[in-house]
Amino acid sequence: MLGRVNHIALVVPDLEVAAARYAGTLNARVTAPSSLPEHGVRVVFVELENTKIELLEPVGEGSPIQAFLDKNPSGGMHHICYEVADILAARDALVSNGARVLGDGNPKTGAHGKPVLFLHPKDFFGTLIELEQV
Ligand SMILES: CC[C@H](C(=O)O)C(=O)SCCNC(=O)CCNC(=O)[C@H](O)C(C)(C)COP(=O)(O)OP(=O)(O)OC[C@H]1O[C@@H](n2cnc3c(N)ncnc32)[C@H](O)[C@@H]1OP(=O)(O)O
Ligand SMILES: [Co+2]
Repeated sequence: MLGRVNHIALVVPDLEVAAARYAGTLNARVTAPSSLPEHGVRVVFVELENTKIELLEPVGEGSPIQAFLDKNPSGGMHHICYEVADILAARDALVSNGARVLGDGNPKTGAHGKPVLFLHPKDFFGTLIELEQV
């Protein structure tokens, strides 16, 4: 079911500060910020040889990452995104194995314009998992 790690996401208190730190101190390649209001986040991607780091800042009321930032005001690791070839087949297999798919269970369009789903962290040892169909 699982393909490559598409990205590892970090929630940060200030996206511009975090992007500048990665671009400056770590001399990394960082994309320009983009807003995803339907997901309640602003995001940049740090592009690495073998995967990406997604830096996330909450946007608007009811952002799904606001509670995480409230609990972790300096920021922290938020989720890992695995690639799958067929997100609906993956979802159905996961649900039939008792895993909880977050939201209404239907894929949404993620930051890369691809269908994504999230799995409850309590079902995967305290780690929030995102699946992205590639
Ligand atoms: C899709 C665009 C972009 C992309 O890559 O394309 C993104 O990745 S956007 C990322 C932001 N969107 C999401 O994270 C959507 C899925 N997340 C959620 O639905 C919520 O964050 C949820 C349900 C995981 C947690 O919501 P909330 O924190 O409001 O609920 P609780 O405070 O009640 O938390 C319940 C329980 O889960 C623990 N928790 C919360 N977040 C995480 C996390 N990131 N990793 C691990 N555990 C997490 C929280 O501590 C609670 O545990 P408890 O022991 O009950 O205190
Ligand atoms: Co993500």
